[in-house]
Amino acid sequence: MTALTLDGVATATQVKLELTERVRALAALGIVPGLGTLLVGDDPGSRSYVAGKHRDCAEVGIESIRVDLPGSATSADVRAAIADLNAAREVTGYIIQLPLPVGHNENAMLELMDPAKDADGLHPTNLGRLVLGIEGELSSPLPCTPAGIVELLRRYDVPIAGKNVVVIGRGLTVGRPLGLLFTRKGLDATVTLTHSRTVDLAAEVRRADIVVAAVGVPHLVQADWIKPGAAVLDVGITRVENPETGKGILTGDVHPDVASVAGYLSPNPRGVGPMTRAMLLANVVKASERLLKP
Ligand SMILES: Nc1nc2c(c(=O)[nH]1)N[C@@H](CN(C=O)c1ccc(C(=O)N[C@@H](CCC(=O)O)C(=O)O)cc1)CN2
Repeated sequence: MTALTLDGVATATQVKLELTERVRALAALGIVPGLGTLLVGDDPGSRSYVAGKHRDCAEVGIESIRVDLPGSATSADVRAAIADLNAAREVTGYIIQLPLPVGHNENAMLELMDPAKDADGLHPTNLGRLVLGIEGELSSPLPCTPAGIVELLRRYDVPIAGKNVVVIGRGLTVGRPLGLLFTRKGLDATVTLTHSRTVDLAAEVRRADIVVAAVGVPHLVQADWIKPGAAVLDVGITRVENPETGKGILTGDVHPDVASVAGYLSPNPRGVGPMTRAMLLANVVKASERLLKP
């Protein structure tokens, strides 16, 4: 058996087509969504993710506004940039690219954002609304990677309700909010959120119908950990140097042999990453559509 590929590129392309229509409908009403990005420092990965976000916006017709601060920026500089983004009329939603360079308090910065402009769903108010289970088509934004994972599973008709989900990793952008999302009414999964102090990770994963690996440990998840037919989502990504060529290869958290046991497998790259990007656009569009609600 070979797992069915959960193709993030094809699915994200479809989502972006649907969003393009919604952006056109907003434009006809005189509403132009605008995504702001705040990047601090010159980490090459973060630079490339931010550049991708601006390309995605152009593709669906969303305006985008870029604020880049040097690595030498002080926390006062970052706070001032956040205040400007909160005030900017053309910015209908924005993100702070994470991680911030060492020395900045990420939680404190996220808390300074206007929650109505939080395009990442990471402001405490929006995470709190996720905890409270406040729902509805135009409800507050969901963190992009968790939303992308659920959307990918939905579009491939992978059953979620009543299933055992094991999430590996409890980080702010993926594991922690994903556990909350999967246990929401309507999704109704049973979630085990594992982390570095989990005693027997392999045993936890063996019970899972859906496995999400988001730790950045190359090939951590082995084929003999996987229940036959399970859905496996590979989120963590690490650049590993090929000793022969000296070139970096992007390597996921899931061993390639898992494909021979799983029922569904998201590749990495080209799986969850493109869905993360598409969900950011969806959050921006939804925020503008919310303005039309009485
Ligand atoms: N403010 C945020 N910061 C970060 C988030 C986030 O959702 N909000 N998530 C990640 C980075 N990220 C978006 O910001 C992101 C990561 C990966 C991809 C992606 O499409 N990856 C490609 C491969 C990319 C490559 O070639 O290096 C793939 O999976 O195919 C998109 C977005 C941390 N920070």
